[in-house]
Amino acid sequence: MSTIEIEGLHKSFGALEVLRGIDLAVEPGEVVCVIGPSGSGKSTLLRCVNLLEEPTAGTIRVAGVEVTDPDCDIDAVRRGIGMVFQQFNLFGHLTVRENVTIAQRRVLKRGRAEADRIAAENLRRVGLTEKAGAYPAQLSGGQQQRAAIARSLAMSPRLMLFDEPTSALDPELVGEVLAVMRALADEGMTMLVVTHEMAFAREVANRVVFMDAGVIVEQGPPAEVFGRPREERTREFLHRVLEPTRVRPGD
Ligand SMILES: Nc1ncnc2c1ncn2[C@@H]1O[C@H](COP(=O)(O)OP(=O)(O)OP(=O)(O)O)[C@@H](O)[C@H]1O
Repeated sequence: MSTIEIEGLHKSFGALEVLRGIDLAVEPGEVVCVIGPSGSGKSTLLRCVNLLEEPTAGTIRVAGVEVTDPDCDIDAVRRGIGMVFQQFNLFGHLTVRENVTIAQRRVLKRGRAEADRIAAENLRRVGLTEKAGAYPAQLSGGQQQRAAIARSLAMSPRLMLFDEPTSALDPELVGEVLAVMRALADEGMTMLVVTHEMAFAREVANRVVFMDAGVIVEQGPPAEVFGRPREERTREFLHRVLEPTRVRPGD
């Protein structure tokens, strides 16, 4: 069973048609990176998976459960999905440890000792053991995002959705968050990642999906999409985003 199965997904905001017939499956343990120009519908696609956006048409199943069915218990489905946003959305008045335990305690009804143990385990995973007692404002952006990832992981998700998790970070902090994501991928976490980090997509993804104007233009293994793109639109996009970063010695 695929972890995510999307068929014929359409999404409009008023007259604006943002997703125009998306078919996509994500298999267990797969890392799928969605790339494409700004405004192409990448975040909207991701947000439809856990119904943060209500699809206009189409079906979405997560681990076999049809989330687009009005009778679906979406809260139960969301408990199995970790979502990491561009903005870290930590509670400023809670310590890092409390941020990581609060949903475990309230939603999963774990006792304090167990929630603390799981928080410690996941803060270690993201390299934040030393910061458990700190408040978000005392952390760098990269550390805040790693805390947000630990908070998601503590809910034992079967699937993680990442919506441009490094876009709000200073460039020198991007690497530490990508390293945590890379480790998760290596551990076999199923991940759907919207990203502008082409090197990450190329090196970590099992499959790269290129979106433009609300459709999937092409998808395939990174070596194919980056190395031998079939579609002109993909070639143009990659040329545009990869070219400026190529700095020649002496420039
Ligand atoms: N809640 C909303 N209401 C109205 N329009 C929206 C809403 N959310 C997104 N849009 C519009 O839908 C289009 C696609 O947005 P989306 O954020 O999915 O694109 P994206 O590919 O993720 O872009 P970026 O890479 O810049 O984040 C944009 O034109 C955006 O303005």
